[in-house]
Amino acid sequence: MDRISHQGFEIFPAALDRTTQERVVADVRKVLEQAPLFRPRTRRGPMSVRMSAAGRFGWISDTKGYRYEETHPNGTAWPAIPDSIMALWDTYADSPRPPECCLINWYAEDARMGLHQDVDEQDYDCPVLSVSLGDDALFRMGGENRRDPTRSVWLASGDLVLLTGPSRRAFHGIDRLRPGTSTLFPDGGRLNLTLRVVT
Ligand SMILES: O=C(O)CCC(=O)C(=O)O
Ligand SMILES: [Fe+2]
Repeated sequence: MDRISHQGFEIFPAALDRTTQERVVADVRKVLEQAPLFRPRTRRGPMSVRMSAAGRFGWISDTKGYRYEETHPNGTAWPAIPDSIMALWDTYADSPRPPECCLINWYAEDARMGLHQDVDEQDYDCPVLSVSLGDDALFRMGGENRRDPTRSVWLASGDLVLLTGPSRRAFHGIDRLRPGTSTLFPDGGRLNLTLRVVT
């Protein structure tokens, strides 16, 4: 399979064919019936991305700060991670442990995610696997220091990114979407799933 590497970021272009993408989206819709999307808040105000999760843990951010929680803000346990998504971890993650969180990020066409590190997990020997579905997104990849040089790539529907080795704690973010580049969602937008071991 094709792969692009940048400072440890491993990108698998077009890893998921259309049928697999549709199956994953259908499974995510079922998760969202149990655990609806919500808009996390940070000290700087509401995020533009809406979120939910599956698995033992979900990532929460509110006025008390950010953390992993075993329940949705509505008080119920998170649904299990669907098998179609677990299968991607088994194929691509090369991890000693199974994922404990599938974070669900929904980007409307003007949403973005600022440059950040994924450092709320305890075991950095386990990678983060990210699945892109829907409209193209400009993904910025840096190093372990915020000021390190960055490089950007457009992620398309069906692409996977693995944050492993030197990229596990590297800065990354989504600068913008390119609306209208995918027909996976009739009204546009982008779904991103990130699978992580939390404990
Ligand atoms: O949307 C993406 O591709 C990246 C998401 C991300 O970095 C995160 O959820 O921590
Ligand atoms: Fe991240």
